Amino acid sequence: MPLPAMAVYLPLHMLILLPLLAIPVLLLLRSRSSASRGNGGERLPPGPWALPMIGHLHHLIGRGELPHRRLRTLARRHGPLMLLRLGEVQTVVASSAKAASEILKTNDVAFATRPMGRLAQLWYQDSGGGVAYAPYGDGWRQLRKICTMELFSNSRVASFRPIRHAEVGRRLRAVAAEAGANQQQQQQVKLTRRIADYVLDITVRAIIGSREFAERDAYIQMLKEVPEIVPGMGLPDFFPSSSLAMRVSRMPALLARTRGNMHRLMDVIIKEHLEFRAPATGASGGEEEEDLVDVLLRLQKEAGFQHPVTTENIKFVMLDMFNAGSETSSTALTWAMAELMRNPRVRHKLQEEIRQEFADDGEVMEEKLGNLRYLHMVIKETLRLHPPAPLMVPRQCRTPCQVLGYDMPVGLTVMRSSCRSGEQCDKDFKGVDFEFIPFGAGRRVCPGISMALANVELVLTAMLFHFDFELPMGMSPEDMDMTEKLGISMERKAKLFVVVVPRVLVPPAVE
Ligand code: HEM
Repeated sequence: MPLPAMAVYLPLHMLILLPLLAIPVLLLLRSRSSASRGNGGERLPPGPWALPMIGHLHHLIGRGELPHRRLRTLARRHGPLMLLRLGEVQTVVASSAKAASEILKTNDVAFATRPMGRLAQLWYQDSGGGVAYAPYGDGWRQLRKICTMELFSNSRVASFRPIRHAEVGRRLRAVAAEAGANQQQQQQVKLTRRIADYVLDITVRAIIGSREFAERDAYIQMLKEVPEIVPGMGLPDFFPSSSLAMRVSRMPALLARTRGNMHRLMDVIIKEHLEFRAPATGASGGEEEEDLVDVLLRLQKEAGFQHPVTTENIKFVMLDMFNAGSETSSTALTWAMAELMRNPRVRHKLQEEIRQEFADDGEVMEEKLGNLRYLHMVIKETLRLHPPAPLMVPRQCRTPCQVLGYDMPVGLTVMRSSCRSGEQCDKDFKGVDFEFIPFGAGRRVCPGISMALANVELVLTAMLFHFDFELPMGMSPEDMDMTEKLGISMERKAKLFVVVVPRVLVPPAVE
């Protein structure tokens, strides 16, 4: 039907409504064109179409894809540097090696800080925080130095070897008992649960030691709750200027409650540590290996720091170590086991390597793990396929600079996607080669890489040495559900259940 004829028959109220309907379209076009020019005339990266108010948030939800996958799909269309407005927050997403290298190497200092949203401010208040979310500056630099020189140094990681061996032994015996008890019925072992418990226990023992204390269970419960409320992705973070966002979100109240509980429990732990180590008490605390709280308290007493290490700093560093190190490591381990179950050929090849190496020892010795070339390839490939922190931890632009020829204004939030598609890669994965950076890179690269690898390698190797694994009856590798779950780290959605067949006797516990 010709258009003019239709116009004649438009009802009167439609004529009134048309200009109103045009407003969102005009706003939409306006926000689309402004994506390539900043308010100060800067040349900003391109991005998809935006809606008034929410900006690009609608691009990240729905459509059956998790946000990091969705961002990758969008980046294929809009380029390796893409500008998004998440509510009020201008965000650039970098998704090529060149973009990552320009951000994390060429302009490392400019991007060395983290965005501090409304919820993060509420969580940290004026404490100066820990390491992971602290703003770039002398305070962060000092705590970071303590992390690299003291908390996660190779010798410190090695000092936790007895804890790892003890906890791995405990898990092996539990799995053997479960498998032995159920061999007739081919009962399945809940591997996801066992892995998460193992990582939790070694992390807690490394941080606060192995001594029993009255509120240990409450402390562990609090640690499990904190990742749920770690600031960054709540409504008030997307709309920092909106008091309504603060009022309707349940996060501020939850955060305040958890913060109070966290301080109370941390105070108990610190007090117990001080009493245990105090020479005046006559306790023989000095003979026991230092845990990470001991190290922090010792450093707090030592003179020579430009900034005093406050008790608040110690509490938030303790939390950082748990938040940054626990779920990421158990996620990596679960994906490694899931991939091995899906690829029996790789699993058998890895078991052959492991069983040859430890045939004479009868058990896995951590000091010999460096000889296992194929094991390291499997772990690397797992991190490539399933990076536990697919969008890393965001950075923020501190000083104006350029990336891929685009202007980066101060305050811009930067997310880097660590997902790289393509063939198996033989690149470095510790922040040198920007093709593949599951631990980030530059000044704020993960300081816990050695700790993470030690935690993951030992238990994986020991399980594959002592046991054979099969999928539950009737399930083939192709049936395995490899769906990811949205969370702080990118966990596997389905729980991993396997049938365990003991092969090499697990040594008994040493008292
Ligand atoms: C597979 C395990 C792990 C993965 C994939 C991982 C990944 C990451 C990533 C992507 C970052 C952000 C880096 C950046 O901004 O460039 C990070 C930061 C950090 N990680 Fe890890 N991490 C893991 C394990 C650990 C462990 C075991 C610890 C310590 C117990 C740890 C402590 C930290 C800390 C403290 C930061 C903040 C550093 C800073 O802002 O200066 N991580 N990690």
